[in-house]
Amino acid sequence: MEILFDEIPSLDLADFTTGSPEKKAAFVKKLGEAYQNIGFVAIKNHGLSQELQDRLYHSIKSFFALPDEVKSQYEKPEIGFQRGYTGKGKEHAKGRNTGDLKEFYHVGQELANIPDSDPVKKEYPANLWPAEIPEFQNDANEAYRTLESAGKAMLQAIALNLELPEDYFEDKVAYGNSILRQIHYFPIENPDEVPADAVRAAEHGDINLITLLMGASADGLQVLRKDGKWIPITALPDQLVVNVGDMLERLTNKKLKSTIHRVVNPPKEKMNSSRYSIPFFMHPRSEMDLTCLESCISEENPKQFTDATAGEFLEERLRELGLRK
Ligand SMILES: O=C(O)CCC(=O)C(=O)O
Ligand SMILES: [Fe+2]
Repeated sequence: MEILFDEIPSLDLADFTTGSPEKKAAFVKKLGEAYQNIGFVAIKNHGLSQELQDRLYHSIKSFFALPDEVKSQYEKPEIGFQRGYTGKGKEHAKGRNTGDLKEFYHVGQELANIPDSDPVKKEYPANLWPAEIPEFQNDANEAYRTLESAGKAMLQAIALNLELPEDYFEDKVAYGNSILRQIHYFPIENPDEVPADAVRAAEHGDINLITLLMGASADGLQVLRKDGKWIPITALPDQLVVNVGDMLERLTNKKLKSTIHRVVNPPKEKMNSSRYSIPFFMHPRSEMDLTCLESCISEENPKQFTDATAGEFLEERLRELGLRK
């Protein structure tokens, strides 16, 4: 019988990064058990300070409070909304038409940090920085770098759990196409005005390798357990929630689970309140081969996915989300 978790397991990333060999091995084992089951963990000692998180939340609250006409100056459909602002209701989960009740702002690799010799420098669009919130640029870039480092450590642990070399992902995520997404689930004054089936974030799996999520400003995030029960995620303020995305699920032929999750609406009387959250979607470089690892294919678990690169898979998924034509 496989375990059914009532909450997502909590781990200490310091056990992996600076712990004894025993602690490091125990971290890898527990992480593997969680990712082969519920697909989510909460980690502490990830390196992202509370002060930085507070500053970032402060900035994004100021940004989203700007009038829609100002925010839409930072909206770029021609780059598939991969940088800057995406307006209310534009994104919908795969397989749905009703847009989610959210607006968001994307930050990618800061091009100035990428060596000129690296071809991704020409591939990625430049970041857009809102002139109205000057402090946002430094704070978002610092959070991006810190989350990228924490994500690299998590990927080292994942590699060891898959019996790959610890540095297996290193060159694949170097200057990877990761995105820091600041989300505002906006207040709704009159709940009868939105489509009856509209939700803050409809159920979905994340596209990327792994997602690192900063503590949100309100409840609502839930994961779908194997028995069909929705489990609320209650991370502590000092924890990041880190989950497996579809790219890692593909690479591991579903050994590691990209678990479906959603953000539910608050009760009707609280629909007029905001919720903010900041996920970091850790993507590899677009040339990464997501062909299922031989070691994850067996007679009991035959190959479940066609071969694709990360870039090809991302394009397909962005179209399904309504962000690319
Ligand atoms: O807002 C949250 O807590 C999670 C958001 C999420 O799942 C996503 O943007 O992929
Ligand atoms: Fe998600």
